Amino acid sequence: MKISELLKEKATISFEVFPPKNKEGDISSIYYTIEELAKLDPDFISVTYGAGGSSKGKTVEIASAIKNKYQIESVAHLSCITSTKEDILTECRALKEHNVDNILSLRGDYPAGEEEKYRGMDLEFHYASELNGFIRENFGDSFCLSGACYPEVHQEADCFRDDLEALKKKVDAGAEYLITQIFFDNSYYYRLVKEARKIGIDVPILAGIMPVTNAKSLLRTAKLCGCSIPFQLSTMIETYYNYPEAMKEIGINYAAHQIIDLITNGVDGIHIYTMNKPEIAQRIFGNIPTVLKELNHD
Ligand SMILES: NC(=O)C1=CN([C@@H]2O[C@H](COP(=O)(O)OP(=O)(O)OC[C@H]3O[C@@H](n4cnc5c(N)ncnc54)[C@H](O)[C@@H]3O)[C@@H](O)[C@H]2O)C=CC1
Ligand SMILES: Nc1nc(=O)c2c([nH]1)NC[C@@H]1CN(c3ccc(C(=O)N[C@@H](CCC(=O)O)C(=O)O)cc3)CN21
Repeated sequence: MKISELLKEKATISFEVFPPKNKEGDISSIYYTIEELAKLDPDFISVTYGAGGSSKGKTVEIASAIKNKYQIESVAHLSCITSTKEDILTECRALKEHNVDNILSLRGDYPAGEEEKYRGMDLEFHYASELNGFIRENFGDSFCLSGACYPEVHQEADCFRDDLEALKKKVDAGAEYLITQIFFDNSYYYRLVKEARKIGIDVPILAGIMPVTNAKSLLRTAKLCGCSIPFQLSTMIETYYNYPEAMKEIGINYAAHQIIDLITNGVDGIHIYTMNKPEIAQRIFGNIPTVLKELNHD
């Protein structure tokens, strides 16, 4: 089923996982992650592709398992900056074969430390909007396409306006809904939604929430994602840096608070970057079960 169809009926709750990172390419741990996330009855689960410029692979296999083994709708991320048109055709055909109907279409990160190399190259794709166009040309409307958007502005954009215009092109090229980059201050999300609506971007904008669970990975991830850390949150992190259990409690409650505020203000959907830690998602849900149910009440 296309996520765009689902979004006509309801605000969605979804999770994101990444292919487990290990040298052997062993993905068996993902099955436990999915089984635990399934208990929370998500509307869909997405699977990253070369996240943060890491090596690719296993996205199709995992997206297929989510859909065919666990009967949960799945979204495969697909990034194009290091791909040829042939690579994209191969990937999309594999998704079709496995009944995966949804693609999060991305430009993607440059492989770590190789940005300059890629900028100097003659690439087959430069932007997510080109990938949308290419998929539409070759596969018509058979996939539901979505895209990423940036409440705090994409790191390579000159300003909010330019980034918003680029977002409009991405939607015009086929993105049927958007998922935001991580943010820790909801006012960035509200600004993006408000300004996007003014220029005719009228697709659903799902809020991407990452629970902080560990100070070091938060700092790395915030740098990768170009998101700021509010003073209040950074003070908590500094204070509890060496207390892992306290850091988890803070992350879970901070995310829960963000979600309550977003639902109160009529968000189109909540997408949780689970970082393959289902117990964190379960604890967030455990804290706000009634508010989460309100997501689809008028
Ligand atoms: N691998 C994964 O699973 C995920 C990756 N990401 C990351 O998101 C980042 C960028 O990906 P996308 O948002 O898909 O890139 P994008 O192609 O939409 O935008 C990249 C940059 O180019 C500009 N831009 C976009 N379209 C343009 C156009 N037609 N003309 C001129 N400028 C344009 C944007 O303002 C932005 O600065 C990457 O860092 C990516 O890896 C985000 C979510 C998941
Ligand atoms: N620029 C960018 N690239 C991405 O791949 C990406 C985004 N932004 N934003 C949305 C999500 C978030 N994604 C992420 C973010 C962080 C890690 C990651 O591995 N972070 C830590 C480890 C954190 C942990 O295991 O708890 C790290 O070591 O960098 C992976 C995917 C994938 N997506």
